[in-house]
Amino acid sequence: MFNRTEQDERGFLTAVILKLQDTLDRLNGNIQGVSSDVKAFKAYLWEHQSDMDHVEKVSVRESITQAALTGESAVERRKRILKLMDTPWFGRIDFKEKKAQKERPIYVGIHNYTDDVSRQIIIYDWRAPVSSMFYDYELGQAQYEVMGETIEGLIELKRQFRIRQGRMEYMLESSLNIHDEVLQKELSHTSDEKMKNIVATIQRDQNAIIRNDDALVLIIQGVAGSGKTSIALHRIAFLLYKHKGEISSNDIMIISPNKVFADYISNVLPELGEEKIREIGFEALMDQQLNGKVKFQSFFEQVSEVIEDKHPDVSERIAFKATFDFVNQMRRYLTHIENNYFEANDVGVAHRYFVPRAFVGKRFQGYHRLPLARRFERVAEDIVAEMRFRHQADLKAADVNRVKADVRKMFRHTTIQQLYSDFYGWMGKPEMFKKRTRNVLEYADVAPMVYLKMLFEGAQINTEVKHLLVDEMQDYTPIQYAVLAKLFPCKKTILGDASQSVNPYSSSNSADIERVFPGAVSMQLNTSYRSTFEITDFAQNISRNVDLVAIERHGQKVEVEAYKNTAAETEGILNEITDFRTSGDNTLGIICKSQKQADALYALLRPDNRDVYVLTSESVAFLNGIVITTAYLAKGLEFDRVMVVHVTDKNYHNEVDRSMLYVACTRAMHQLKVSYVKKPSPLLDFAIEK
Ligand SMILES: Nc1ncnc2c1ncn2[C@@H]1O[C@H](COP(=O)(O)OP(=O)(O)OP(=O)(O)O)[C@@H](O)[C@H]1O
Repeated sequence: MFNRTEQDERGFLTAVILKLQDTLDRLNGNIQGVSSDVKAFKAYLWEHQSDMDHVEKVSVRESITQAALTGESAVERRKRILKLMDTPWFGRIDFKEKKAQKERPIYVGIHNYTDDVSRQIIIYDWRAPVSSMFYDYELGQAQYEVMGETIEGLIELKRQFRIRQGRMEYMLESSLNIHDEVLQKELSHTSDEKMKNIVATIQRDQNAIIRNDDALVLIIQGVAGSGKTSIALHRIAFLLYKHKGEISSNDIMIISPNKVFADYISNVLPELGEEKIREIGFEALMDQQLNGKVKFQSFFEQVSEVIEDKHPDVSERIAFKATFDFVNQMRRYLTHIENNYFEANDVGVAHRYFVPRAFVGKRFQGYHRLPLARRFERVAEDIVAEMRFRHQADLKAADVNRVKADVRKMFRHTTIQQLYSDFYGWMGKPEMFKKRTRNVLEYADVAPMVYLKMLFEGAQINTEVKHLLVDEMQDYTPIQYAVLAKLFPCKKTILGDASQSVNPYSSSNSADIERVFPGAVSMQLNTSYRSTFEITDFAQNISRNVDLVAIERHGQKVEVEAYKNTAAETEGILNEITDFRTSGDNTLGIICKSQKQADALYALLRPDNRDVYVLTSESVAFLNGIVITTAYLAKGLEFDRVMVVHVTDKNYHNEVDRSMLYVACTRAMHQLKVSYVKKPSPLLDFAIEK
């Protein structure tokens, strides 16, 4: 057997690192050479420009471009080699194909590496077809697919390694529980400023999602901490590998809930050797669609309002616009507009050329496949053609414009805003549309208005984006999905958790989303990896998800602390901060219900604690240390330790609060404390002895 013992493996590691070093030296030489070539070409061009003819110049310029490209690809390869020198591989399987005489060892790492001399593959990229067996099988029968063919065989050996800076920290031989052991070690680490890659411990159900290349729309419903975001990013890395040359990271876009989250996840793809992908928030997207001309409330402001629970009519309006039926209503409204709001009239120019209303009406009907707004132009063109053809009319540009204006006037409403407000009158529910002062739209009206605009004028389809990722899918409504479907006709990965909605009046689950994307494939992730068993169990008591499986990683019991007054609770928070500073943990999240509370706590603590900071809707980065935040902004993030503060009966009592509390508690990886002053929230009843 190849490299039977741990000592053999260590020897092999050293040998491969030397090979990698050779490759690196060679690449450095090449890069240096290319850079000198480019300089020399440029100098030559500069000096001889006046004596050179056009053909010669083109030829030298081409040489420069070619050399630069060679240089770029060498620099790219150098980056990969450097990564491999740190961690060449993390797994090995020995696979004996059915037909083969002998097993072959397959070392799985972050990139492929082929021996420069023998041309033999030494390391297989984790995304290579053969590597999928490392994630899918233990010892025994196994198979993988390559180019539509199934290769069957036996896995005779399986090992996992932790190698850092070229040194092997440990090696584990496969037994049935091996995966768990390595996974446990990975999960018990302290958190990082940025999300990490998880290539070494991807689980089987996660692997199936990563490698699913067939679904046009893939919906991932996953419980809190099940790795949805990580898996979606690994899936992108997989697709970039599989479709190299057809799709690049520039073609991929993620709709992310906020800038902090975007920053938090921004390292995963570069860690996997891919470029960052483009990111945009839903609001910015809507603003583009409305050409920056319509003011609207942000999602953050909407959530804050719902949390404060001051205007019950607001939640009613939000809920009304969050159903699938609402999308259908709007489509019906468009048919109504089409049938009733266009009143064909006779058109005449210079009292001489007339086209009767019957002609106009017929042409209008004839273009029923076009969006309404585009029909006006076409009908006007037909009228002009009719006048020229039938009456040999000599029409000037001004006449043509008059005809266009006349046709436009046959349509009753002039602006999308008018049509949108009329929609509510048509439904017999004018109270469902209310503007804020200074003409600001409620957030719940933005996507419907954009959707109406798209139906009316036609959508500006984005053909540049070849794959769209939507994270926190539960926070988008059917009409928002209908907008996304029109804007991005590309493949999509949509992920989230119906239990983690920050606005239950407008949340969607995978079934709702499937209705917007018929034919979508839904996959589930039910194991929660982030938190200790104790934390997950606590959170389950707040909001139970029967599908959830908690990972067996144990930690401290969750503490629920009662305080007599606010000063005492603040004292408790300060003690926790002091303890955290010497604990070796990297992140402590202090989670409040509202931004107001978070700001107030920050104002109280910050003067004497310069290492405390607060997240706001304007924050753009996630930093290690002590962070005061809200459940809404902490969504998608994680902390080594979490304190959920002010969990009183006043603060947390309804279903919205339940969701918030659940999100807050599930941010904790290793330690969770919950505190309140005087009367606890009834949502904590299960944890408080009476
Ligand atoms: N297979 C795995 N191996 C190691 N760590 C994992 C694995 N799957 C998930 N994790 C870890 O679990 C944590 C949660 O992952 P992630 O944030 O992707 O989950 P999520 O489902 O998007 O969470 P949430 O919805 O609660 O925000 C991360 O620390 C991630 O590294």
